[in-house]
Amino acid sequence: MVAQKDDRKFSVLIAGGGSTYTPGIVLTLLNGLDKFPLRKLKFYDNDGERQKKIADATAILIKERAPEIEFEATTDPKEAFTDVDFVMAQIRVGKYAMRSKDEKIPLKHGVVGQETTGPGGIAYGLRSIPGVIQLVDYMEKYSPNAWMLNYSNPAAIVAEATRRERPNSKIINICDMPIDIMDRMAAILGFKDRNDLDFRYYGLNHFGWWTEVTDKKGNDMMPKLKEYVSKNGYWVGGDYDAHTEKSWEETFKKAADVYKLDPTTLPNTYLKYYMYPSWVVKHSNPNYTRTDEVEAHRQKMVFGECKRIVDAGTAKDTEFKPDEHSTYIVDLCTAIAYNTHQRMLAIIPNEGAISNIDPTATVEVPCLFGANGPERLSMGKAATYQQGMITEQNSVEKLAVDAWQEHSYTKLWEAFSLCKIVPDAGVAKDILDDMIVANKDYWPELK
Ligand SMILES: NC(=O)c1ccc[n+]([C@@H]2O[C@H](COP(=O)([O-])OP(=O)(O)OC[C@H]3O[C@@H](n4cnc5c(N)ncnc54)[C@H](O)[C@@H]3O)[C@@H](O)[C@H]2O)c1
Ligand SMILES: O=P(O)(O)OC[C@H]1O[C@H](O[C@H]2[C@H](O)[C@@H](O)[C@@H](O)O[C@@H]2CO)[C@H](O)[C@@H](O)[C@@H]1O
Ligand SMILES: [Mn+2]
Repeated sequence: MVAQKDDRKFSVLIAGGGSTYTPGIVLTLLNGLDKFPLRKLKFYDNDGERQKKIADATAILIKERAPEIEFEATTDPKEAFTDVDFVMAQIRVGKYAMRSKDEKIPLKHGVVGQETTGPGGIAYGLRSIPGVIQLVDYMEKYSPNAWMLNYSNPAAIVAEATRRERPNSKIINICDMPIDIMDRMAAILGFKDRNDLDFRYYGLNHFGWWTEVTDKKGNDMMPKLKEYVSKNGYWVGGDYDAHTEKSWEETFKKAADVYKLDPTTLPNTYLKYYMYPSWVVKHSNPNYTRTDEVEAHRQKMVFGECKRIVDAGTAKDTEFKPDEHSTYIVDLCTAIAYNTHQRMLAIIPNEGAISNIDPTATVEVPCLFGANGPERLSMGKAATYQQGMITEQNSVEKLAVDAWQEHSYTKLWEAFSLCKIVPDAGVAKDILDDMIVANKDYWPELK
């Protein structure tokens, strides 16, 4: 939908300018200027050297494709956050070096090692909370009318922390996993993309279920999707998956087994970690995890391509493409800027959206987005299975935030041990003690 235009142009700040996702987002922004016009684009990162490599290539891209946009990259918060309408936050506190530990430490103890799931996700959460809160504070100090779209992970824990610590802030926490899956659903059904379908979905971030998928005439698409997913998961194959990495292929295919646990709904791929943890551990190499793959592929490609652009002095033939997933970020900015009330998922305080779940839980549900932010839609009752799963996992996320706020060893041990993928409190304690050492430069000192 092309929004009703006026003569405004917007100033966007990408916080975490050195992220591997930055070039894809820049190209999505440049592609969407007719919907969401820009006057200024800024990068902010606390690692100036990493950011500069992406910024130097971006400066060339912008000069060639939209020279009217003012571009700057900085490590100075005041310069970065002044005169900004939207902040896109994508920081990784501790960078890949710490992600690697989040994955490898649990695996050493025979437990799933994953960026946003289980002990690894909790460890990352305790690093991310102060980093994202600092960004919110900079935004409120220097551009109090701006909105922050945060996708720094683990989004569930970050959203719970910002709900408590900055309840009135204009921060919207979002995730691209459902976006990817909804595009796959559209491809499976023979539609162009997710915008050809309507969805009902509920759960927590990286922990949710679709209860309805319909076409634009209201026809039920669930039977056809269920038949496909029960055999293939969300794997589409062919050209669609020509560039999908092996570990993601495994994840999309495993959704077939996850689906079987509740054939009345369709699952988020991340549920595989909770329902098949032993299978995941058996299929993991504790010495070569997802971080190693990302460093060898995505990071190498992104920084290599930036260097190539800078050396050539042109980006005319660049391999960088608009990142289809990040179109939802631009759609969200457009919906807020032009008050379109577009329906999109967000990670938001429950407040009744799932009627039999704690109103203070931070859930992921469809919302209508307009000038005043998100308005959550009611998803009704969670079924017994989902209610149990959500309640347990939400308690894990709440305990993690309690632990950070209270500097409490016991609360963090409880969070680790309550987590469905950790077998017992003894293993939870062993992992926690290793994590405390690994995170000594990031976590508060626990009492
Ligand atoms: N929500 C989602 O669905 C979704 C999707 C993709 C990526 N992500 C998240 O986006 C983030 C970036 O991912 P990536 O793989 O590109 O990581 P990356 O390490 O390449 O980039 C992160 C950048 O953040 C910077 N940074 C770290 N701490 C900072 C701080 N306190 N202040 C300012 N900058 C800081 C780093 O220097 C780095 O340049 C991660 O949090 C990742 O989990 C989320
Ligand atoms: O292991 P990574 O760094 O590649 O990805 C971790 C992120 O995974 C999800 O986003 C995925 C997406 O959904 C997937 O299909 C892939 O192709 O692209 C995205 C980014 O890699 C998840 O939603 C994020 O929260 C994770 O950070
Ligand atoms: Mn996500």
